[in-house]
Amino acid sequence: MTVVLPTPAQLRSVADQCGLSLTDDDVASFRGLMQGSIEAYNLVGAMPDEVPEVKYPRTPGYRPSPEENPRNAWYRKSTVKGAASGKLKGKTVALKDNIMLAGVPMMNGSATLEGYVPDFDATIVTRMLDAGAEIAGKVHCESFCMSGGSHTNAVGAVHNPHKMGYSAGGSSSGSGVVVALGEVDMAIGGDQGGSIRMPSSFCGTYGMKPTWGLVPYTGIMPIEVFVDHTGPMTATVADNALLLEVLAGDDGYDPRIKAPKVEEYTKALGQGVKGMRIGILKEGFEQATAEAAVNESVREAAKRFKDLGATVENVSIPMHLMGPAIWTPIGTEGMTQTMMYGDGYGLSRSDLYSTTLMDFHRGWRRQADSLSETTKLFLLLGTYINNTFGPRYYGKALNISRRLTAAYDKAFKDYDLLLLPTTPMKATKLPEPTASREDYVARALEMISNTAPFDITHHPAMSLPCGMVDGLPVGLMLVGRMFEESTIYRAAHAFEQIGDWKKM
Ligand SMILES: NC(=O)c1ccccc1
Repeated sequence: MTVVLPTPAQLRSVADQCGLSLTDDDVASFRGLMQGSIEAYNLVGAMPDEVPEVKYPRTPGYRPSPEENPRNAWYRKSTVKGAASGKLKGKTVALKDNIMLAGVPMMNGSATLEGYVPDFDATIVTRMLDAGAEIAGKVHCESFCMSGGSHTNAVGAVHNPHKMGYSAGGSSSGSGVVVALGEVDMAIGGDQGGSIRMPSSFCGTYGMKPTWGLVPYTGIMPIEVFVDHTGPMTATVADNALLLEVLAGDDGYDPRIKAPKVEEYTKALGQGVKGMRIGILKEGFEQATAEAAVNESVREAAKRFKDLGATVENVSIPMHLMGPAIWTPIGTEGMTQTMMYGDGYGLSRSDLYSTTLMDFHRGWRRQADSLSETTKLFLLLGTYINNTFGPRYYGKALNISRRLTAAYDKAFKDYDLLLLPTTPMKATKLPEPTASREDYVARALEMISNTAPFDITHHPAMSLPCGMVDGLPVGLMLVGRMFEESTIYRAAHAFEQIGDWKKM
């Protein structure tokens, strides 16, 4: 790849794009003035990149057959053995397929990325391997992570672990399935609008979206830096706390939090909830798509926290219902500018860029018709808004997100945790391939209203299973103060000890 001087015709067309009118002399002169910088580009091009070393051997693995993969949860199985000892010794882990595992293909749910092979490991991959974990492979996620339903991956829907034909939730769909089925001990998910917590709700797993910046996002395909989160999805609270302990903390790349407050989360286990104050968030039960049976199951679970010794009261935060609206410009334009037009990264970040991903992902422009209908919708809207208004709504929404954060923080003066349904409904039927675009999009986005607000306020939030309705799990969400994951684990663990949520 060499950079060459633009031809006079190329320079004219660029000038048009910039609104500049150039004479022939101007064109010749600007071309001459570019020569030195073009040489600089080629010097950079010739230098080796600066990316982390791959520490543990692995093979590209294989794509399991439908018989081995009946729910379409797996993309590639490939075993990577970590250190001989450590906190995760004996634990197997699956990675959401937007996380870079060097040498093993990654497609992030999109046909446009098929064939891409990352060349370095995400920070959290190295951390888990250093802690003795064994990585079992990559699990499917939704098309560029842009869906809360599990029907948007280019190679087919992911099915719910409890009921074939039902949604596993998204966008970390495969992660929820393989944990719920016990095929691995742990999985990693990603969350920009709820994508760790929504599949946890639909699959009946424990999914923690940690405080923004607590876990390095380095080496994970971004959507938008302000909402990018990654975190643990597990079958038990203890495993979740243990995994977060390994994942958390500054890595020297991710600049978002200068000094993340890291704790030994496993110390929260067994502490009980006596004296804890829990606020039942009224508006969390008032979403347009709320299912009465889900609300009831979550309210019943709230009573159990009272039985366990916590103070449990109702609290109203009317602005919670504005959260999805405030999320919309940030999610939409972030996705459009950073992930799509920015070749995955955009500019002005100071973390680690994957140039191999940037090069490969650029190709989406040649195959845009193969994007999922949800990805197309976000891309069309984000492009229209940017063409018409520029990023001013993004900026205003980001400013207003601080008012939303303050509204929750006011409640956190009186309560240690907020409690609400993770998703207003339990898993829905997967749309048929012949479903209308309207149904396809509804099944992808109707469940994000309670989760998305905390992606822009950055509070830690965890989904825990609290009961079953019609053979499908119900998810309860606990939200804590910034960096108070330990408080969430304390409560979640106490609740888990009551007994089998499948019988509640
Ligand atoms: N990645 C996400 O959390 C997400 C979920 C739903 C819609 C858009 C994004």
